[in-house]
Parts: sequence; C-alpha cells; structure tokens
Amino acid sequence: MQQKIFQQDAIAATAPSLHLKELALSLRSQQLFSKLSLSISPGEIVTIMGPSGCGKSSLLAAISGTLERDFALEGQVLLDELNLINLPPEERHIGMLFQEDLLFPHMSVNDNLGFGIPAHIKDKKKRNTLIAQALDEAGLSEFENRDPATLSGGQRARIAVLRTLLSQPRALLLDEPFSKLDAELRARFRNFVFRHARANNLPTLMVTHDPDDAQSTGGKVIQMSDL
Ligand SMILES: Nc1ncnc2c1ncn2[C@@H]1O[C@H](COP(=O)(O)OP(=O)(O)OP(=O)(O)O)[C@@H](O)[C@H]1O
Repeated sequence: MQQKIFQQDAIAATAPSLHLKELALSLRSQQLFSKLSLSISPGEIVTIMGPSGCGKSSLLAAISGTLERDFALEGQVLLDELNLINLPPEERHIGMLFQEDLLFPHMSVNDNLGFGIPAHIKDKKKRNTLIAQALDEAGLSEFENRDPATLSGGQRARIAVLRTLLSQPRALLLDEPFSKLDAELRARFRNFVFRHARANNLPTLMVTHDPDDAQSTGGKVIQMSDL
C-alpha cells in the first residue's frame, strides 16, 4: 500500500465539524439513548464502544438518515450550522463504511467507483480522471477493469473506501469496517482509512468492539454509556 494519500482538495478546504446535540433515540417503547451530545472536529477520529445491542449502529443510522420507521429520533445532527435531521440521506453527504463492502459484484471496479462520484459532475473525462487518480494513489490501478467478485477481501475493502471518498462526503461514519480482515491486513487497512480521513479533513465517527481498532486511531475513545 502506498503512503501517498488521495486527497480531494475541494473537500479538505471546506470540511465542517459534526455536532450531535441532545440526541434521543427510541425503538418502539425502548429508549436506546437520550441526551447524547458529541462534537467531532474536521479530521478528528472519535471511536464509540459499547455492548452489543446498545445502539451504536443505530446512532450511525440516525446521523446518516437511514433509520427505519420503527425508530423515533429527537435532537440535532449538525454539520457546522446546518441541521441534517430532516434531510434525506442523499442530501446529507455523509460517507459510510460497513463490515460488508457493498460493492456491486458484476460491475467493474471502474464502474463501482464511478457510481460513487456525484451526479453533478457530468464531464466524462473529469469523472475518469477522478477514478484513475484515486486508483493510482491507492496503488490499485491494475484492478480497474476487474469485477469485485474476483478481488480479495482486502482489495475490495480498499475499493470501497475509494468509492466512499469519491462521493465527496463531508463526514465519515465507520461501522466495524475492519472486523472481517485478518490481523495484518486489518492494521494496514485501518491506517489507509484513517490517513484518508485525515487528509480529507473529515470528521470521523467509528463504532467497534475491538480495542485495537479504537487505540489505533490515536483519538478519543468513548463508551456509549458515558455519552
Ligand atoms: N431494523 C431494526 N428493526 C428492529 N429493531 C432493530 C433494528 N435495528 C436494530 N434494532 C434493535 O435496536 C437495538 C440496537 O441495535 P444496534 O444494531 O444499533 O446495536 P449495536 O450497539 O450496534 O449492536 P452490535 O454491537 O451488536 O452491532 C437492538 O436491540 C436491535 O435488536
């Protein structure tokens, strides 16, 4: 993995802070959390840990706007001054990475990455340049015409990060994206993701069960029960 970092200057220059203010989330009659407040600066990586079922993934869904209807949410999710709470997911510009890479298996790596680029960038040459630059700087150019189904888990994971970054997110949410990788790849891939998050100045929130993942950010680690 190369050390050079794929950096989108336009994003890095305008990166906001992410603020959660007095969030309360319930699922039918069960309250998952209340009065949850947290601020994450541009380029800062904050980790949340906590027991299974305490609501970590639901918190990320609340931020990205992908909660299912059974949930009731109160409070504010702010990117700088902009409250996202009533915006649909596609207008929030939040990038997410999950345990599963969610690549389209029968679309080439190129086409998967093209899917990440915002629709308002219409110029085909510009789109191809963005894809080529991302692949080049991640050391993955040789895979551009391959189907994700023919790549290793680690290679797919790196393509998934590039696709998320190409979507020009204003914040990044990580839901245990490293947990399926073996120890060595896990450490290298974590480094890859965190360096990209910092290079793009993205406020980043990760949930994990793994203390090594949490330590490796070098940032704040918070127990869900303390929020
Ligand atoms: N789509 C859903 N419909 C109904 N209940 C759900 C749904 N998603 C999550 N839940 C419930 O909401 C609660 C919180 O789940 P969540 O996935 O947020 O926890 P978590 O802390 O991320 O758990 P884990 O560490 O195991 O991933 C759990 O009781 C779970 O069963």
